Amino acid sequence: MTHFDLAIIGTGSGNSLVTPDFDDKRVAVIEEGLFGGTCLNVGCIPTKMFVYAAEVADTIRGSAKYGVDATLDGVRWRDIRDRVFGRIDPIEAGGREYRENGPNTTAYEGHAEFVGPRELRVQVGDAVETVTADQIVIATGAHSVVPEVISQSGVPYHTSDTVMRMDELPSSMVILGGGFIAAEFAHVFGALGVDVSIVTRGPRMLRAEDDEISAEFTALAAQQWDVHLSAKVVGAKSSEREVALELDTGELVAGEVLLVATGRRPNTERLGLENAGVATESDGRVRVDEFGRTTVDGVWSLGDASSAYQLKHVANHEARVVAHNLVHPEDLRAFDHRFVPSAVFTHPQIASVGMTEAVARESGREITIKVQRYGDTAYGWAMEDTTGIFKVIADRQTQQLLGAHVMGPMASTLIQPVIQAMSFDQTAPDVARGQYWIHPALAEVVENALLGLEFD
Ligand SMILES: Cc1cc2nc3c(=O)[nH]c(=O)nc-3n(C[C@H](O)[C@H](O)[C@H](O)COP(=O)(O)OP(=O)(O)OC[C@H]3O[C@@H](n4cnc5c(N)ncnc54)[C@H](O)[C@@H]3O)c2cc1C
Ligand SMILES: NC(=O)c1ccc[n+]([C@@H]2O[C@H](COP(=O)([O-])OP(=O)(O)OC[C@H]3O[C@@H](n4cnc5c(N)ncnc54)[C@H](O)[C@@H]3O)[C@@H](O)[C@H]2O)c1
Repeated sequence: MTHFDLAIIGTGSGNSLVTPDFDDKRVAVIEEGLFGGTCLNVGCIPTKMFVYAAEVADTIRGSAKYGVDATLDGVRWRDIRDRVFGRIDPIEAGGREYRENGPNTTAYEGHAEFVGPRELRVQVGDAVETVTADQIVIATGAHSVVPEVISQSGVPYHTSDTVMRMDELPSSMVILGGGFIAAEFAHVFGALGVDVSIVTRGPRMLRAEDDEISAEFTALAAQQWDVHLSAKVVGAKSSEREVALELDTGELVAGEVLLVATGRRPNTERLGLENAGVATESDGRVRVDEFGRTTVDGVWSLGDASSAYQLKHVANHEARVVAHNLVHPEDLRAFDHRFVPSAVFTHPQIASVGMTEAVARESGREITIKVQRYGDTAYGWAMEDTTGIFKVIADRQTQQLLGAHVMGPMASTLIQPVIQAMSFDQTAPDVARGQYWIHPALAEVVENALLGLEFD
């Protein structure tokens, strides 16, 4: 048995908890998979590197409308893939090495489970190590959920963990799901020349977005990919050449490969939480208070394991808060989940923050809404954009911004002034007229959206 000041389970955002405050203390870092976690290895970073390549391909295909003729000669999948992982894999290896040989860290490369409130059993190869610690942080992330109709059918399938490492680009792909991961990979593989079919159970794609964005995006998705909405998969079968999903309508949707993107569940099932008395929510998340404390003294949790938001910027924020709280028990900081933004790096790009129109209406406030089309601004003309929209919602009386929902080029960047205004409590007219907006930059879309709001 080895005792530590701090034991961290999971090296995604958990890895950043080893702050200088622990320089003269002993820290156990436990990881059963890749060092750096989901975002670095199989999440945000590789996906966005693929998205960038996809956008280059799309730009070439769409160049003729500007009078620039170009043809896409081909895509070299292995080179695209190896550019991505040639950068990422050495970072993973460096992170692992740093924790193995760090001055104050001991790396345990195996699966951790609680056997008592602050006691862990770690399976490292054939050996079992016992780790005790004054404080333990559960930063175990989440994993892909695969519906039984697929897992029990015996058909081969990918999840986001494996699909980016394929050796060959398939000619066609069926994606099960209509959320973040489905929309991003449909964009990547579609732009690289794969025939993409989407099968999702909801009546629209990206249903968590504002209704208007979700509806407009779904319409554009149907122009790019073969989209099956409100679909119930009742079976799956495969041959040497393809995988086919059987829908309850009798329809078969087939592709050379199947990608399952039907949500992610917190990694709390094989953690022995019951042995420690750590409570969970009904959806499997570790229950935490606003300071990141679980129901057991000295045990903390953050990120996808416990958060309502499965987003890296949230996991990082929660890690910063917990890092402070671990060493300042008398001065605890709280998570700030007031205005959590998100973006879907699909085509067109989507970004959102704050209340949707439906939620704002339900809140009983008197609201004002402006939907600014990119195409009605100078930069939108330059881009020949016909579909981009920037929707802002504000309180008619207080002039406070309540939300923004964007679909179009650079949505994830354009939305930032609204996130900033909401975070610092600036009113819409102040943001619109209290600063210069560079002319004729794309940011004029935001300026015009704010100016279009009507106040009493
Ligand atoms: C394809 C994809 C794309 C994404 N894109 C974005 C994006 O663009 N922007 C964004 O904000 N978010 C994105 N996300 C979400 C983001 O990756 C996660 O929210 C974030 O990585 C969560 O960080 P975490 O530290 O909570 O968990 P993780 O990074 O998942 O780290 C948890 C670690 O714990 C380890 N572990 C789990 N259980 C145990 C155990 N019992 N013992 C030992 N080790 C254990 C795991 O191996 C893992 O390495 C994406 C996710 C996916 C899947
Ligand atoms: N850009 C980003 O920030 C980013 C990118 C990827 C993932 N993520 C995070 O990862 C999370 C998980 O992503 P995701 O796309 O797997 O989940 P999701 O919750 O976004 O979408 C799941 C989709 O699968 C559908 N679905 C679920 N079960 C189904 C079934 N049996 N048959 C057909 N369809 C089914 C749902 O209707 C939904 O459309 C996201 O919610 C997000 O928080 C973030």
